[in-house]
Amino acid sequence: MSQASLPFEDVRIELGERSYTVRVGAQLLDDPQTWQGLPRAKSAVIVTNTTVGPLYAQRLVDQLQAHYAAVHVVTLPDGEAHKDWQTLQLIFDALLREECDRKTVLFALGGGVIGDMTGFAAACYMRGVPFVQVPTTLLAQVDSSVGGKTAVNHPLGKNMIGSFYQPERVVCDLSLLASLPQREVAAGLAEVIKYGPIFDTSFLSWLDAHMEDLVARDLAALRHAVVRSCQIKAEVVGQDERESGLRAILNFGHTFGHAIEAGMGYGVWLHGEAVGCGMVMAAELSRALGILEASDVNRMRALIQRAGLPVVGPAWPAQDYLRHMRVDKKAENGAIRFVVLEGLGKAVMRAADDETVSQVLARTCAPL
Ligand SMILES: NC(=O)c1ccc[n+]([C@@H]2O[C@H](COP(=O)([O-])OP(=O)(O)OC[C@H]3O[C@@H](n4cnc5c(N)ncnc54)[C@H](O)[C@@H]3O)[C@@H](O)[C@H]2O)c1
Ligand SMILES: O=C(O)C(=O)C[C@@H](O)[C@H](O)[C@H](O)COP(=O)(O)O
Ligand SMILES: [Zn+2]
Repeated sequence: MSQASLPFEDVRIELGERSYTVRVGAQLLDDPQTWQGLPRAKSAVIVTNTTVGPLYAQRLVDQLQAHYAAVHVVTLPDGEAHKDWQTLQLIFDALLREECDRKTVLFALGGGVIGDMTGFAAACYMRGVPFVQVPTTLLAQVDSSVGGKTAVNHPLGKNMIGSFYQPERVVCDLSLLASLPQREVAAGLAEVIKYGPIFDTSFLSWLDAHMEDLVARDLAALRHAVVRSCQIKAEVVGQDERESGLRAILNFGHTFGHAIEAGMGYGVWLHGEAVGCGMVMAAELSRALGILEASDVNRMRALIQRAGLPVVGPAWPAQDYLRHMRVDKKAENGAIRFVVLEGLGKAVMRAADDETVSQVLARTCAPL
């Protein structure tokens, strides 16, 4: 399908007065219609990084100049290793230097790292200014730009300092994914795959049938994957915005995955790679707990592999994994709580003893 003939679709995130729309389509960035009805203000600030800025920032500036008297661009260093306090401070430095007020609108132009940090800066600056998500990675379009989790990392744990803060709108321009390295496409597919086993077995079957189309970035397939992912996330977040219960299912694969990211050093494994491998581990744990069939674990492992993701974890002693996982945000009274599968399509929370987890790690990690 040509880009011009691909109509956009809107997904609504229903959160009362914090509701907003996710628009998914091709060639949205240069379309003035995309930017109608933005919050009014004297100035806008685009937060981006050294990779995405040179590719797309001027095109966004050109659109926003029709709406704001001043449009500034803040360019951060690229990479998960920079998702920290020091880099966050660069955003505040620029906002104050440009005399931004509490109506100034921030635009996050980049992947999940830029989105999470811009959202957190927006939540904090003058105790809250509006922000818009313009996600430029597949991962950010299907997951991180939606739902209002914002954060920076701590050396001892992923996303440990942050807030819940919803954007004004999300603009997912599929055309921007053309410049994404293939490794980043695979990373995004990890979060797409996640929605099948936790929520929607029909979507899982669709992914089984269309994985090669997604890897090849077929636009119609990508649009369906982004729209369905955002619909599922909208359904979950709409019921449990601040993760008091249901929302934890979106963390499937993340307890193991975050341990890999922090343990390897942020950026060595991409977030999506760690989640892909973490989902294999969580599926194996589900089997060890007697609530998932071996054939379902194998089906998931095969799909994750077809996306181009790793399915074997780093060769660490189980104690190293357990140490990282004890600081997981879902832990309660020192006990790690895992998202596991009670059959495909239904995710539940379960504690597991260290011995069972160690056996699962022995089966799913490279030999020591
Ligand atoms: N808030 C949430 O709900 C949520 C959900 C999932 C992930 N996350 C977070 O998102 C982060 C991962 O996001 P990510 O995978 O987008 O990584 P990322 O933001 O680091 O982007 C990946 C790489 O692609 C580059 N890039 C981005 N867009 C590009 C484009 N169009 N063309 C070429 N290069 C491009 C970036 O500069 C970067 O080098 C992690 O920090 C993770 O914790 C948050
Ligand atoms: O939106 C959510 O809720 C998620 O858990 C989505 C995850 O993909 C994402 O990586 C999130 O940032 C992890 O959240 P955390 O609370 O474990 O840091
Ligand atoms: Zn994630």
